[in-house]
Amino acid sequence: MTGLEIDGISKRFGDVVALHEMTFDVRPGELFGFVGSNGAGKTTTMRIALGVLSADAGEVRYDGAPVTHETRRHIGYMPEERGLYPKMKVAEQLTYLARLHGMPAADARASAGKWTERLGVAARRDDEVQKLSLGNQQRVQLAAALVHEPRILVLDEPFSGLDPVAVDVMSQVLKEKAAEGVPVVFSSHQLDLVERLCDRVGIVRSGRMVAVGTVAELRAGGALRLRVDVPDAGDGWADGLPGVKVLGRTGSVTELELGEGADDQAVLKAALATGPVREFAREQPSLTELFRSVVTHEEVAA
Ligand SMILES: Nc1ncnc2c1ncn2[C@@H]1O[C@H](COP(=O)(O)OP(=O)(O)OP(=O)(O)O)[C@@H](O)[C@H]1O
Repeated sequence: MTGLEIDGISKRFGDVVALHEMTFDVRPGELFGFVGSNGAGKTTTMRIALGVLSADAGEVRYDGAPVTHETRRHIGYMPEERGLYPKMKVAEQLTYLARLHGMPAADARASAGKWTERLGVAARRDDEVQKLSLGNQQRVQLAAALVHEPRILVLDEPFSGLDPVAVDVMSQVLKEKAAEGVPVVFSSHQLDLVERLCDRVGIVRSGRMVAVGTVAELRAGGALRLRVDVPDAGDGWADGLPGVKVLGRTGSVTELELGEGADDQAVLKAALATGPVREFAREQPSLTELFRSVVTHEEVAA
C-alpha cells in the first residue's frame, strides 16, 4: 500500500474518547477531504499523523512502513492553531523552516522565494508576519507547509478565513501538489469546496470514520430523492405512499425522499392521478445534505 495510511487510531483525553479506531488512507496524487462537525476528531487525527501527539492504539504508515521521525520531515503540515513566529520576517521565517527540515541554505532561500511568489505574498517578504492581514498570514502558513517540498501534505482547515481569490490560489496549489503524486489531506467545513476539489471524502463523527468514498459514491449511497412537478395536485397528494417522505413543496414542485420499500412507479401513478406531470426526476443529495443527515443521526443516537 502506498500513500498515507491511518490504521485503527484510538485516542482518549481522560474520559473523552476523541478517536475510536479511526481508519482511512490517502493515496499518492489524491486530494482527500476530511469533514466532520466541531469536535469530531479531525485535528486530533492530523496531530497524530504528524507525531505531535501519540495514539493510544493504531498505526500511521507511509508507503507501507510506520511513520518515523525521519518520514515526518517529509510531511508538510498546516496546524489549526497556525504556527508562525509573529515577529520574524516572512522570507526569513520560511527559509528558517526549510532549513529545519534539512534543506541546504541556498535551496531554502530559493524555495522561500518561489513559494512567496506563487502564493501572492512576495511583496510582503520583508515584513514581520504579525503585520500581515490574517488571510495573508494564512498564505504564508501554506508556504511554510510547502517550503521544504514535502512528500505528504496534511492541512488543518487551510481554507478558513480566506477571500475567494486566496481560495482559488490555495485550491490550485493543492491540485498541483496532488498532480505531482503527493497525498494531500485537508480538513474543512466548506463542503461545497470539498465537493468540488476532492477526489475522495471522509466524514468523521464522534471520532469514527462513518463514510468514505468519492463524492459520487457517497451521493449514490444516500437516500434517493424525487422531484415531482404536479401543477394540479392538492397538498396531500403524496401522503400515505409506503416508504415515501414528503420533504417539502415549493409552488407546484414536491420534493420526496424514498426509503426502504418505496416504489417510484407508485409515486408516478399517484402523481399522474392528479393531472399532468411536468417533471419527474431522481435527485441525489449534495455533500452538504449527506453531511447533515450524518450529523442528525448523531444527535438522534446521542
Ligand atoms: N488536548 C486535549 N485535551 C482534552 N481534550 C481534547 C484535547 N484535544 C482535543 N480534545 C477533545 O477531543 C475531541 C476531538 O477534538 P478535535 O479538535 O480533534 O476535533 P475537530 O474535528 O478538529 O474539531 P473542529 O472542527 O472544531 O476543529 C473533542 O471532544 C475535544 O474536546
